[in-house]
Amino acid sequence: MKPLKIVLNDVSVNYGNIHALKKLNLTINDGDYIGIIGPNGGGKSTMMKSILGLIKPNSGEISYCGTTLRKSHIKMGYVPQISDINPMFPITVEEVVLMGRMEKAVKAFFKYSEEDKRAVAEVLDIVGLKEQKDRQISELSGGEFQKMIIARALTMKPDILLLDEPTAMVDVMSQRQIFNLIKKLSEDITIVLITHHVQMISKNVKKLIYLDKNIIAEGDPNEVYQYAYIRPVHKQIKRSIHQRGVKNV
Ligand SMILES: Nc1ncnc2c1ncn2[C@@H]1O[C@H](COP(=O)(O)OP(=O)(O)OP(=O)(O)O)[C@@H](O)[C@H]1O
Repeated sequence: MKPLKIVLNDVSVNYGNIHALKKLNLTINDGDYIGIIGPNGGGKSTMMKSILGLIKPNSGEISYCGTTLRKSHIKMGYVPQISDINPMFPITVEEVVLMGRMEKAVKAFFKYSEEDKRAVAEVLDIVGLKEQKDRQISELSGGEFQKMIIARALTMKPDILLLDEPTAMVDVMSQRQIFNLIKKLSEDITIVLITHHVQMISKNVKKLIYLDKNIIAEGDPNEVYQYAYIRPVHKQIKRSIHQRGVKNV
């Protein structure tokens, strides 16, 4: 397979009269580790779902190694914002992660192979849940649950991993662990990560993008962070001081 390259060309997505993405242009290259930040409703999840082929853009196109997603054979792992797994299901960690090995069309009498089980053991080891494989998922902490969902996305050895706010529901300690895990994974897999925890990832990612329907700022994580969050606050402070009549700020 050619080196991974996903190109979004003038991609627009509307939901009725809501414009979620407006003529978005973005290239994801092999080995990238891109952080996506931006305001609520800025189109981050929509962009990710468009890349995954779950949403069809109203206009523009997305190419995968110069062709369509299907023809490119790119394997994409996805960690959705809201998990599709009910934490109260009577099911073990291993069984959830095995689902990542399931073929799209499950045949009658489908059985996981020994190779599937080996692959699951490998990813559980990577995410630090090896010892927890037989536990019921209802017993897991929020952080462990998220690591399990990441493990599920890794079982089919994806070329690219797309994570939509994987730390939204977990405590600060688990957030750190998960971001460290993602950083480690980024040594071998192309990663696109949506998060609101900008400070935690700005040292990890190779590139940061501030998205608000379109790319507002893109590039060096520190500079994008300053541009998106520090500068507007300074401007706001300056404006309010100016309005109060204080000079020389
Ligand atoms: N299925 C849908 N139907 C209608 N409107 C939608 C749908 N999905 C998203 N939207 C709208 O599209 C816009 C972009 O939403 P999206 O979820 O992509 O933003 P986001 O940047 O991921 O937001 P957040 O940071 O809050 O998760 C929002 O105004 C949202 O309300």
